[in-house]
Amino acid sequence: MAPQRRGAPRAAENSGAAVRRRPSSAKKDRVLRESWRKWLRVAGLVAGLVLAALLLWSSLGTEDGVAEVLAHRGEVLAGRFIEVPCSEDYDGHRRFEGCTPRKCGRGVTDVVITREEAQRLRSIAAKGLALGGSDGGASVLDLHSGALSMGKHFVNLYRYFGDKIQTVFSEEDFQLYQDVRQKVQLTIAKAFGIGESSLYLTKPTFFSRINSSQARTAHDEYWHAHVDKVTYGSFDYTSLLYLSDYLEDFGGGRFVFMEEGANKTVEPRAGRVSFFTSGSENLHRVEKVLWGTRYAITIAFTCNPDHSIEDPAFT
Ligand SMILES: O=C(O)CCC(=O)C(=O)O
Ligand SMILES: [Fe+2]
Repeated sequence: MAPQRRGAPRAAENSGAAVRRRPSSAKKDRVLRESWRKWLRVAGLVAGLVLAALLLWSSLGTEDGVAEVLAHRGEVLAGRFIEVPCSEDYDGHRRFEGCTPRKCGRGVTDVVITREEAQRLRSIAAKGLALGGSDGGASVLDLHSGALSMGKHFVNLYRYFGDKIQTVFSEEDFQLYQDVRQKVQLTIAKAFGIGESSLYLTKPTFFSRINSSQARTAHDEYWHAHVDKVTYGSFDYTSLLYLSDYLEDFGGGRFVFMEEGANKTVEPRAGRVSFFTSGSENLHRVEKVLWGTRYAITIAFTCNPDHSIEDPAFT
């Protein structure tokens, strides 16, 4: 109660003083208000800039949620393996015990294929693709079936070029291709704890060459997210052998494992083998290549002997 009694007269005094000082006080108030407005404008501008930067950062960093690099281009990985729960995609297919994935995941290794082997394989891809090539950005060369991109279509290079093919490729080329396939197969078998001989090479297994040319047909649109088991059916284990270096030979073109809020990228590096179970536990995409040329081989394995293919032969 006491404080209230003391407070009342002071309020009256204050209001009298306020009336007497009104002109200069109003001016001060105006100055104060204007400076507040100025600060509010600056604060609004800063908040807007921060928001825009955050939006830009999130859209750049997460074109599709890129969060983590599983394999940097500069590192030499002796072997990195990450297990992920298997999807149900394998249930819709005939099961082969001891081969059909029960343990799923993805691995990367830089010590199975040498950079020299990768360099030689890249020359094989380059000379084969020099016989044709897509009008768009993505060309393939499949030494098993003979499929070669040409313009907006494909030709069978063994039929189209006949015996001339033996002047393009050598016996050593085919031998190297087979040796590399074998080493990759052994790597996959070990990583997933399955017998090497229960795995079979399957189709399509092919070289790819990607540049930044505009796509002309759906075959040039390599960047769509997909599941290999759904796209190719017979695949149980997919491997990719990279034949050129990210940011040295090309920009963009990283491989992305897509996961809710936690995408993982593999930066291609010549000689790097990336392998994974082919079901939707490993949904993935390739970023668009922005400059340069990216070479790789997709080497696919199945557990179903009915879907197996032979190594290409020099005949
Ligand atoms: O070249 C790559 O990195 C991936 C290719 C791919 O996803 C495929 O061939 O199915
Ligand atoms: Fe794929």
